[in-house]
Amino acid sequence: MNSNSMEETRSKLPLPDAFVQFLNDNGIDPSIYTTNSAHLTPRYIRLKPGCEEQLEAIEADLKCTLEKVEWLPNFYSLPPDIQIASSKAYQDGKIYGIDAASGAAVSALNISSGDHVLDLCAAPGAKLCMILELLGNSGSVTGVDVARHRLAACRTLIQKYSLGDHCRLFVSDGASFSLIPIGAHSEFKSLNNREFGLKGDDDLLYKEWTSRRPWKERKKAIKEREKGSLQLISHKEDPEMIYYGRQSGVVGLSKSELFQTVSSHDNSQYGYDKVLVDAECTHDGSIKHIQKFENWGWTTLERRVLDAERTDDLTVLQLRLLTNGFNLLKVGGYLVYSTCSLTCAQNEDVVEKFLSLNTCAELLEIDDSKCWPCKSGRIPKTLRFDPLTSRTSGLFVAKFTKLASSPSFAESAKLAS
Ligand SMILES: C[S@@+](CC[C@H](N)C(=O)[O-])C[C@H]1O[C@@H](n2cnc3c(N)ncnc32)[C@H](O)[C@@H]1O
Repeated sequence: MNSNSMEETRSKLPLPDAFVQFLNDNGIDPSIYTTNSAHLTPRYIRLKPGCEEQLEAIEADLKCTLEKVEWLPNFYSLPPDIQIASSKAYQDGKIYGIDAASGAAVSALNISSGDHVLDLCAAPGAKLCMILELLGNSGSVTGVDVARHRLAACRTLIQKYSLGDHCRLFVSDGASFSLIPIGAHSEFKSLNNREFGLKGDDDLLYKEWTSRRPWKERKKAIKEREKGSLQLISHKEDPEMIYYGRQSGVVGLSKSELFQTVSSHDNSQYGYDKVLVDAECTHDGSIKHIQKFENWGWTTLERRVLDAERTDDLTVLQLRLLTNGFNLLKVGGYLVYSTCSLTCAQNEDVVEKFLSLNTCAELLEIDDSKCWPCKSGRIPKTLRFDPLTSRTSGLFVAKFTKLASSPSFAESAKLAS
């Protein structure tokens, strides 16, 4: 962009120069942030399957018309200024807010009944809710997030929607998380009994989860958290499980069974069927998120989005999350990598680097995308939801599968570090 058009953009947009420069450097059209285009982006909800007949009552409750999103089942758009949180339909768990592009990323996973799914950056949990809904009364979902308070909000969400039965949530670094999926425990149990014998704490079996923890347990958890906050997350530290549902497979397991890792065994056999890596990013594709900085202050934006060092760290983190997610994937399974950034550095460049280091990773075409309002990314088969044309929030999506004979867990973790 030349200095004249930059001047023009600046006069039309309430954006700080440094942000306009950031967009310019990354080839992103700043006009997506104009009030007008943000205004054109509707809000989206997903309607709980089975509630279709109550559509009229929900419209009356929300005081607006719901427009069916033809390209994505169970999604509806509504005017951006409608608040859904105070509606009865929301409070009764019949609808929840999730952008249609996010819904597309989940649907790219092709969730099938019985799948064991890993969501490596799960909080606050909109995509996790959709995965749980698609699984219904089958399979399992393991949600992981490094931010405890965000994952606690995710726990509240899945409980509110009564979706938590098949789910377990771990506070952990997604770049090093390595617990095996639930379905694999029975095989592991016999393997352990046969080959290694039972561990010391095997007599302590997980009982049904309750939010009312015994005082002794709560005190221990607080102490451990305080200790943890004084030191950086150690890669060897056990993930902290903050929720597990009745059918999640955790009840009846011992701690040593639950904390079996894929790294020490054959990941092709014991990995997850589907993995979502909705990676931490600069969120520049989310117009609504960027507009919040008008209230939060543009200096916060500079610190959170534009700090070059932070952005470099982010791309390293994104590659590590993608690599670890792939290590935990079964041969033949699907992994979806997504970010709500529009920069190439956090998307295509990460994908390219990942593919160059993982010869067993194959980029896949997303079949359903033929009717989605998205464009191809710089790399064929990757997709971009562009807020200007898709009427959704900005999102990058890439889908991979794992071919047989991948390098060992230790080898690829070493390559990514
Ligand atoms: C884009 S948000 C995920 C949104 C979520 N998938 C959803 O649909 O609601 C990225 C998340 O990554 C988490 N995160 C950042 N670094 C992480 C790490 N090293 N391991 C796991 N999660 C991480 C953040 O706390 C944040 O909740």
